[in-house]
Amino acid sequence: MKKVAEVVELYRKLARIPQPSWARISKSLGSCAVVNSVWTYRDLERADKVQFAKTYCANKTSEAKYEVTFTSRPQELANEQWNVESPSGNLRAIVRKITGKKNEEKQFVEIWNGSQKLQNIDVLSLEKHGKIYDNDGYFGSVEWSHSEGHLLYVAELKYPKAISFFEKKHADVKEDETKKDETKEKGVKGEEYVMKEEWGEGMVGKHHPVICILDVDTGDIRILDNVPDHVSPGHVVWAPDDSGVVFTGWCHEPYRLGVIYCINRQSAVYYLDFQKATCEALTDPDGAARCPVFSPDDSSFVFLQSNRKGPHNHCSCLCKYDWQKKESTVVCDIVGTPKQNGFPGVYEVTIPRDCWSTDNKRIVIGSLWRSQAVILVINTETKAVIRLPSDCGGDISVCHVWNDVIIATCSAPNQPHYLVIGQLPAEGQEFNIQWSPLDSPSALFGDILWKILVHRPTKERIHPKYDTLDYESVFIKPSNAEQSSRSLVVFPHGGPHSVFTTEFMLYAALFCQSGFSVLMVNYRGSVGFGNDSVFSLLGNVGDQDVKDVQAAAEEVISKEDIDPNKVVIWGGSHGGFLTAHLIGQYPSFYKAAVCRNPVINIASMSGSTDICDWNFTECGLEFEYKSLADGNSMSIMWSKSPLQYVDKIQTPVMLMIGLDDRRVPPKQSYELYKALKARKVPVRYIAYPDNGHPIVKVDSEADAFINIYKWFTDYLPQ
Ligand SMILES: CSCC[C@H](NC(C)=O)C(=O)N[C@@H](C)C(=O)N[C@@H](CO)C(=O)O
Repeated sequence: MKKVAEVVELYRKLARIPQPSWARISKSLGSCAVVNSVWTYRDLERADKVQFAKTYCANKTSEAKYEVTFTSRPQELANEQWNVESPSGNLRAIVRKITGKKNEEKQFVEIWNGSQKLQNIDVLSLEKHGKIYDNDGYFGSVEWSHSEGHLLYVAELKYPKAISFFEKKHADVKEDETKKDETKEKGVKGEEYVMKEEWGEGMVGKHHPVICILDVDTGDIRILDNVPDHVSPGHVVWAPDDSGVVFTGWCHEPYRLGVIYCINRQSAVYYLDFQKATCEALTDPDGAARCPVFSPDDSSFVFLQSNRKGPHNHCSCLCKYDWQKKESTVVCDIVGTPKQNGFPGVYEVTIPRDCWSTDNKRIVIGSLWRSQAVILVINTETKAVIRLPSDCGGDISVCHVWNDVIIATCSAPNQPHYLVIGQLPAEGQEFNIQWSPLDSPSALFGDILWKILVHRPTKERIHPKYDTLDYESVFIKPSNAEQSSRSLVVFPHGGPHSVFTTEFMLYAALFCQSGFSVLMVNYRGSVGFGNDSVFSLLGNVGDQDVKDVQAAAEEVISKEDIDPNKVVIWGGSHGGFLTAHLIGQYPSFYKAAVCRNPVINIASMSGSTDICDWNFTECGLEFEYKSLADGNSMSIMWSKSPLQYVDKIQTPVMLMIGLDDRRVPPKQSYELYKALKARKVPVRYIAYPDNGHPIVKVDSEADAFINIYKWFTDYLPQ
């Protein structure tokens, strides 16, 4: 087993490995494909995620292969929130976040041509709107008009100035007048402390987004005011001929439920017509449609449609809306249980802005195929679905598609991320795509082996309704026995409707290089295996998922070179819920446990999480906005919660929380902490400031890993 000091140095080394966060083909046509990319790495010394830009020129050497003829040196990026190229490639819009002289946050909208800055607008000083939203995958949008004369973006609504009832300066403003427009300019009395609901975890400061349009020549900004009052707009794009805007509108009445990781929120695709000054829903206003992306010829757009209510994540329907006919068709329907390793359906929160082929027929999108992130080419006319091959056998995710050229990110559990370029083959030949790496990827970790394990529930664990379901794990281990400590980290994911894929993950690689094998379990209920798997878990959390993880762990211990006395477990969120269950239901099996932002008591959480619907749905209960966690509901929620087993727990537990977590309140962990302290079970509670649900602040994430490693090795037999 490596000493802690050695693992600290290993962490320092692996944390520097950069990951591409963005890559797009420049639309400035030329002899070669110019690819702009932004990479992010963890800078431990600066305790910050640092971004740098890299540009590649790639020449086609054959029908399908590319040769990189130029790579720029990494150029550190500062404060860019958005960087969007215009349709012609001649202009670029940048939204830059700057700290002002009085330490206030300023945002500049910059318009650049190929050689200079044409506009530099200090937008917040204009007091037209609040902060411009970042690229949060839901509301944030920055889009050039087809004419390149306007830029649309999403920002927070500008509220009237709140004034105190006791402020003398505006004593003349009467309470009943404060609602009138002319008075609003002066301010509104008594509003200083009124709560503004936000969109939950990861959406701090995001209460009521508005659509803004900048005239890039004059610098004038107008706010579109005919978006329905009950709707928060996002995924905003220009309508054909710049006749208006099309967007996803999330319903925020009667109150907001957290939206991140949740595709079951009431939402529809809307069209705001400038000429008619109307805003109409193009999809069912009571549904869960999102993310319109127009074809190059603007004849139609694709969008995703999910189940409103129900599980927070699941298989989505891919649909197409014909702009002329004003009608939608289903391109890829929801898949219940795929045929033997067949197409499991579409699993994606958003569709990339540029995803269409030049023939206006096919789209190239990311999705999940059991335990792997994949790229699908979907023909929106024939409905044919082709899975593209990965370049390294692990994950592949689409970054950008333009002019039938695809930029993608590849990685595997032993291969850090790298970019590839490929030419989309003709219809029906897509599987023959050839990928060309854009740069030499960080070295393959030859000392890490990985494989996907398939698990079949034993007879007594077969689901009564979904009786054909299997599930998987991603298993990684040190390649040579000398390096292996024969110890195993069991690692269930959160959600529960999420998934571990075969991508490169820092913590997993670190555990493996420190001598552990790691078992990442995609228990029934994970996404990527068909909707029946997701629905099989509803009402069975704390039982089916727990038994699936335990069975996978016992199977691996029996088949691999693992010492059964050297098994530890850790997980976050629902993964922390499972960790707490497993040490309670199998009290002598795990030598140490770590729970990160864990759900410990579903009943007590129902009143404080930003997604109270989750507590009802996962426990098999119906949820309506007016639902109350009454005695009966609380009793059912308690019966699924790990805290009920606390008297059985012997395993030392370390709890890690993000103090700003809005998803799983930190008090969840404190309930378990007190219960274990009172029962003299070794317990340690670590609280990270300035972290939300995912503990990803660079210094916190680093501290967390070393603490986890130390916690495990302190309790493992040497
Ligand atoms: C009421 S919180 C329920 C658990 C939570 N579910 C959702 C829909 O947020 C959950 O498990 N979330 C995971 C997606 C999650 O946050 N997992 C990560 C954090 O990034 C982790 O800590 O493993």
